Amino acid sequence: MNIDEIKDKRIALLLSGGVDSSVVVYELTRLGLHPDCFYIKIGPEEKEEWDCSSEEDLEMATAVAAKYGCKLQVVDCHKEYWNQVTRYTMDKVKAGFTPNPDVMCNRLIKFGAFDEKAGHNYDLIATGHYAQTEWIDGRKWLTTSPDPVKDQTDFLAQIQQWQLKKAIFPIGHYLKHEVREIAEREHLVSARRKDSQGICFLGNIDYNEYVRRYLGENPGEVIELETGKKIGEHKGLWFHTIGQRKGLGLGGGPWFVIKKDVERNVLYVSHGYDPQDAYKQEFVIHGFDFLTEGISELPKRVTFKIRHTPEHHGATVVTEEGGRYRILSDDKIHGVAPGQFCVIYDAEHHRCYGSGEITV
Ligand SMILES: Nc1ncnc2c1ncn2[C@@H]1O[C@H](COP(=O)(O)OP(=O)(O)OP(=O)(O)O)[C@@H](O)[C@H]1O
Repeated sequence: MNIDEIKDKRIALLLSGGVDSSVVVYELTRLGLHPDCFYIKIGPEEKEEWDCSSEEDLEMATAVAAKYGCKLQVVDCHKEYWNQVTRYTMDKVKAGFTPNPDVMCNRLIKFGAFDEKAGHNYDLIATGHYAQTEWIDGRKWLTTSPDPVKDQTDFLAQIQQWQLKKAIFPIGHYLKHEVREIAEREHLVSARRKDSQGICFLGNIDYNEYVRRYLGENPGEVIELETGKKIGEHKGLWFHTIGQRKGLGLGGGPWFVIKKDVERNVLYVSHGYDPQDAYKQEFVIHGFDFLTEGISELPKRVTFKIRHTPEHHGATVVTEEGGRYRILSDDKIHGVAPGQFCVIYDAEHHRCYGSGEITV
């Protein structure tokens, strides 16, 4: 982000009450800018009351906006969240895939529903994500944070080109501890707040709880892949991911989830050692969305991620028909599952090209 890019622009700032977006308020106002702040409200479930952690978030957001003389408005995206993010997640889950609600939340809510409700009145939308944008040869790119553990470019990799054009990440060049130091130095009320965990907007609900609330349970057999023997029951295929090693509740482990048969509702596991089947060195992705306008090809050598981990894997890309790409990874990857996003970066894992969904 450079100052020429943002001065004289109308800026909407997404303020969650957490430390990162609070420091965004400080960063923008110290540059003499006056963003309007917005708190996005999403309740835990249709009928439930506004929960107390969100109340505290809103109080913090209000205090931080007031400290810097910025307006704060609350935008209700409750319906959109449940209709779009939850529907997407549950549809994928039912089909046996492993979707990522946090990824879709950026596209559908923070830069989506919010834009329709309020963001369209602004030139730019600022958030406290750990990611950067850079202009390279006249095009705006999403680039990684210098903090590999906090980097959130993978969560942003599904946003659309117009959304990237509107996005700015004013703390994206800092390391997490630097952001905390600024917050403490500036006496921000949110300085010592814990990092948010769990699913975006739903706070402490974990993924299994989220799925259980929506889809309930659907018990079926657990079968040992090699012998075809039934060795137990599962409560629903959606509680399991390919490559999973823990939390299977079967005796005599370790067990590894190898595959799911959605039609027969069977979970296949393998026993005792990490089987070669749990690893893949080659897979295909489809539906690749390029983040940067005017870019429609991947380079031959790339790095990629299929999970929110600090490490990137090196790979060679083979372009196939129908907008598909074959990813030939340099090393074997554990737990490659259909429906996951594969996020592609340049060989230096600096520029993010975008993401596609793993086909097989
Ligand atoms: N309820 C919300 N209202 C407005 N903006 C939000 C809200 N939740 C998240 N955001 C925006 O999305 C960014 C990334 O959200 P994430 O859930 O990853 O939080 P985070 O990295 O812990 O950031 P923070 O410390 O600001 O909460 C936040 O920095 C903020 O700009």
